[in-house]
Amino acid sequence: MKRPLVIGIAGGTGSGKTTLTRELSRRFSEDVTVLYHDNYYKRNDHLTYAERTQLNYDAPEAFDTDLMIEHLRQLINGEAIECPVYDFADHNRSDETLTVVPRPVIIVEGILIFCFPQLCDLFDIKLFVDTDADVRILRRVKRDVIERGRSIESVETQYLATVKPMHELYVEPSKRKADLIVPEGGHNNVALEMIINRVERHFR
Ligand SMILES: Nc1ncnc2c1ncn2[C@@H]1O[C@H](COP(=O)(O)OP(=O)(O)O)[C@@H](O)[C@H]1O
Ligand SMILES: Nc1ccn([C@@H]2O[C@H](COP(=O)(O)O)[C@@H](O)[C@H]2O)c(=O)n1
Repeated sequence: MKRPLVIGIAGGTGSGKTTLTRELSRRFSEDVTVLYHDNYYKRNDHLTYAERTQLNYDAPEAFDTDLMIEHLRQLINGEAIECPVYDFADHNRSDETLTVVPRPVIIVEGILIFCFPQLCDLFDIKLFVDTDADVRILRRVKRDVIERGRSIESVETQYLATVKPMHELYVEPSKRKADLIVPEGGHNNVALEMIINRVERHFR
């Protein structure tokens, strides 16, 4: 089997990474498999729920990236993996796992994926979704309240305490590792078309 095409999609919270990933998955459906770094947040069973709400989830050490690298290598080698599943409402890894099967295109998505050189070495294409901070926080408030069971106050506190400073420290500088910067993500039709053309070339 030909080595899969591995695409890394990074960018700040609320930038549009998932939207771009969904657009590519929609276009290449059965040929795409996605690994979300969010699913590799470390387990924090030893802490109470209240303690877990106070953690910094925007620093590289919050993730079990070694496990993700191992899983990505397995997928590249044509092996299926059991991917952890993260529960944002509980701030912890759930007991479920998801069977992820190898496919010709593998997308790896996450805010900090370009901060890990060993992970970057596995990417054929590195995309960074770039969206202004004010737009991102507006999207995040809406999403976290509606989808992740958060209060507006908790989103505000977390944003100022960790999300914003870690973005400036880690996420923004990691943009330099990208091959291509995509303003606004999945709704940028010109960029999307160019990325689709590159992926189509993989199948020729
Ligand atoms: N270009 C866009 N215009 C308007 N809303 C968008 C756009 N891109 C994404 N969104 C919305 O913003 C929210 C966050 O986008 P998402 O792709 O989940 O970001 P990320 O995965 O980077 O956190 C979602 O509700 C999504 O529908
Ligand atoms: N328990 C958690 C774990 C993570 N987060 C936040 O998720 C953000 C990353 O996901 P995106 O889809 O927005 O890229 C990150 O900024 C963490 O702060 C959380 O709120 N709670």
